[in-house]
Amino acid sequence: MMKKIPVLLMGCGGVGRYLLQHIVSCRSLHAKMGVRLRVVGVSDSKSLVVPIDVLKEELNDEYLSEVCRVKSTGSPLTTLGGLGGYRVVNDPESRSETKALEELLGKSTGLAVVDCSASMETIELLLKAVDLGCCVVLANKKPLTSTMEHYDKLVLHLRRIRHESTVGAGLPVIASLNRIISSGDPVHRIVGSLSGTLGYVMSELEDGKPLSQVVQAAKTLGYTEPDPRDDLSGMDVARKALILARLLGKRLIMDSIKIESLYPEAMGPGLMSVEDFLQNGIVKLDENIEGRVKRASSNGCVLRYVCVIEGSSVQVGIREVPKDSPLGRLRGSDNIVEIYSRCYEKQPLVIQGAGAGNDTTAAGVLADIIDLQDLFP
Ligand SMILES: NC(=O)C1=CN([C@@H]2O[C@H](COP(=O)(O)OP(=O)(O)OC[C@H]3O[C@@H](n4cnc5c(N)ncnc54)[C@H](OP(=O)(O)O)[C@@H]3O)[C@@H](O)[C@H]2O)C=CC1
Ligand SMILES: N[C@@H](CC=O)C(=O)O
Repeated sequence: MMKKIPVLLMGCGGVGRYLLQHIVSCRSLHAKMGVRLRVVGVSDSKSLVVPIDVLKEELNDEYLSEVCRVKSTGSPLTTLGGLGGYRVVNDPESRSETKALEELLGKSTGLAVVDCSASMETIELLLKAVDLGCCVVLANKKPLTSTMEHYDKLVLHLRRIRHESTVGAGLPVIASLNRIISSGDPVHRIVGSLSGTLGYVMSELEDGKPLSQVVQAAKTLGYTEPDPRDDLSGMDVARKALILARLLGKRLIMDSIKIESLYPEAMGPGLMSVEDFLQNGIVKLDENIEGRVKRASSNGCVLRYVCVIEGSSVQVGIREVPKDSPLGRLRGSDNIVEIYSRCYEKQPLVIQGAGAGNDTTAAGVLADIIDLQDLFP
């Protein structure tokens, strides 16, 4: 008997598209595992595509490939039009349509609502999904770093939420931490380099390249957030740190985190467009960071954007670390997380590897969905 997991995907950018491609290319593997993923809806910022009869139909693989093709050209989902058997629902109706889909499937077949957007606007739909008994899988960190009230509601049914890709992309950071927590081993310190973008940027700066050039390259490689200032401000790392801290039971909010930004407030999102920042703003930062890299080098050190969680303190910012240290040896988009607990007191548990990229992130999301299979008929 084949288990069927209906999937509603919110967000069809770099990560979302890779996820759809992985779902299609893993069909035979999943069949051997006795599970089938039925994609019953895909949304972007403006619309939702769904089969006319979601209980019986799904978006077939040919259509999913077409969705990926259209979105990779930068076009909205509306361009697809309503091909035979499918409907495109535009804003604002797409939100009520999403809720109706959650209601219908949440109570019958079950539904995995997968958030691969980078938006705050999905929170309402996710909370509704949780209320209706749906499962939730997140690559998007924003819902988990909203208010404590939102956080508590999202994680109310721990078995029904998965968010491995929110920290370290496909790396098993959340899973490892959950295992330590559930064994009663108290975690007292987490130190890490949690940004693929900033890891890549820092190691490329060491090779003498200018900041403006390497940030653009990180964006092209799919490491950055849609607005790279989300990475350069330290906000993306702060979100990951907050997710880890909350997992440890710390009732913290974003304002409690000390965050160092790589750009001045005058270049912030409210005052400059992304395009203007990348074309004209960031070059003004090249000289200063080059000086910092050289000073660190003269001390036998390199710069790393480091996150430290200890007690009730969470800090993220640039640190000079010895070249010949685990953090100093980190290259490219790799992340490293060191977890210190009673069992891992002197020798921390270390998780290291590719910490960003659409492919590896989508793989983490797919593994999360498959991990929920026991909850589906
Ligand atoms: N790339 C990486 O290495 C990693 C990414 N992540 C997380 O994955 C998420 C996606 O990243 P990425 O794919 O690079 O981002 P993209 O900007 O490429 O894609 C975001 C997608 O979300 C859509 N979207 C925006 N608002 C909404 C909404 N309200 N409802 C539904 N869809 C919406 C966008 O629509 P439209 O196309 O219309 O703009 C777009 O399709 C982010 O939250 C990121 O932090 C996590 C770990 C690693
Ligand atoms: N922009 C993020 C993507 C993963 O969370 C990063 O650079 O680490």
